[in-house]
Amino acid sequence: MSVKPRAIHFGAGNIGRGFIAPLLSQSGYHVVFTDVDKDLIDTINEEKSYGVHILDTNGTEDGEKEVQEIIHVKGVLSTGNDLIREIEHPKLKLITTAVGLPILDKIAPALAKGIKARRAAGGGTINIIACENAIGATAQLAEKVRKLLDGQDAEWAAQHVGFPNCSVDRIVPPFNPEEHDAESELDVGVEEFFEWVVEGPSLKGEKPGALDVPIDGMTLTDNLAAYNERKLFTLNAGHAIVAYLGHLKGLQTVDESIADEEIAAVVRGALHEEAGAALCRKHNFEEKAHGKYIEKIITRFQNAAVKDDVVRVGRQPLRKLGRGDRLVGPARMCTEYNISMRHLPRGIAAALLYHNEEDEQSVEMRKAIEEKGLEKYIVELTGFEDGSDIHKEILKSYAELNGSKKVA
Ligand SMILES: NC(=O)c1ccc[n+]([C@@H]2O[C@H](COP(=O)([O-])OP(=O)(O)OC[C@H]3O[C@@H](n4cnc5c(N)ncnc54)[C@H](O)[C@@H]3O)[C@@H](O)[C@H]2O)c1
Ligand SMILES: O=P(O)(O)OC[C@@H](O)[C@@H](O)[C@H](O)[C@H](O)CO
Repeated sequence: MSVKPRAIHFGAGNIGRGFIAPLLSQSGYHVVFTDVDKDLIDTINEEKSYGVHILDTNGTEDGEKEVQEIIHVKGVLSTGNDLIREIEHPKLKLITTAVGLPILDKIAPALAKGIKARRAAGGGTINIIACENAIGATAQLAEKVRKLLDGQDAEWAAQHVGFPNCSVDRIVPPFNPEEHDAESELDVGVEEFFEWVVEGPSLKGEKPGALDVPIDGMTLTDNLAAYNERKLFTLNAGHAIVAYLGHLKGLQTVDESIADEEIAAVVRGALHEEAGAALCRKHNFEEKAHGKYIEKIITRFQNAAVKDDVVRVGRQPLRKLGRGDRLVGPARMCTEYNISMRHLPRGIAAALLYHNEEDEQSVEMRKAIEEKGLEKYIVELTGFEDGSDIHKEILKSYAELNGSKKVA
């Protein structure tokens, strides 16, 4: 039996293979992926390793791009008893997820079942961290899991299962193995930059507030709310605006879209003058440092080596238009600080105009706009009152953008 500490990662997709598993593996954990995709799990078990291509480095001394080998990985289906046995495993220390926010509902039952089995087997303390793009994703998961536990199981979980929130940042775009001479279809391409910030005080273990086996590259904080809002309301807000305006102009990638001067002006306005101003007020960020953080993110969007897809970045527009999410969230924060807005409403309008027959939420959104009427639907989605300044701005932008290639 391996003596290594173990970690289970839910979702062997882009961010799982390209970011979380590499950090876990490089820090000495034996990584077990769990996923609903049987073919993917079978491939992981056949190949047991894969490469992470760092898309934007100048490469190694011999001119080759850097490829990090992630070895000795294993896979189990997320729908069966193998997963429960993995959660019982005495060496298990950590469970992470990167499945998408709406999927947390679906994995909660397996987690609850696994926690019950772990208690019955006399297992030790573990931490569960949801690495999803949302404020308080782990707290949302914890609530779903706790609802499924009672009596001694609930008491045991309260003592022995930590649920820290986190903020997770690395752009992992769609990857074509053939274009990169990849050896395995499991290979993945990532930007070099990454940031994983975890709520330290919620970690349980031998030393409260820390992991028993620390992870190189993970930062612990006691002020996660500020990191979480800074990342979601800057990187993801800007990303979404670039993607929706780029899509309206018929552009396909993020780097092409941010190269468009009109789009870049809207993004800079939204991030510096609006979301950024509100974030600085709320979290006391130093304006100059926050300005640099924004510009660094814009250079990440401009990175042609990453070539991200506007359809990936724009996926699930209704989730992105959620009240606490990347577009409406910062706009609501601006209204709290009486910051007037022109650019965030343009991003919200572009999201409402996102038309992609292959995206279920885009189809649902268009149907709702037709049935309910745009004015009412904006109120329902955003909570902004009919006739308020921001409501008027969204309507104005929607009318200007609709059918036009001019976006600023
Ligand atoms: N790609 C990025 O740049 C990036 C960066 C930061 C955060 N994120 C976040 O990470 C999460 C995953 O994004 P991604 O880009 O890796 O998506 P992805 O689609 O590449 O991966 C998601 C994986 O989850 C699996 N999955 C779906 N339902 C499941 C279930 N019930 N049980 C187990 N596995 C299941 C899918 O089969 C897939 O392999 C999202 O919340 C996203 O917002 C993504
Ligand atoms: O994953 P989503 O759909 O919430 O958002 C799309 C992108 O903005 C996102 O995946 C970024 O690439 C990522 O958040 C970078 O850290």
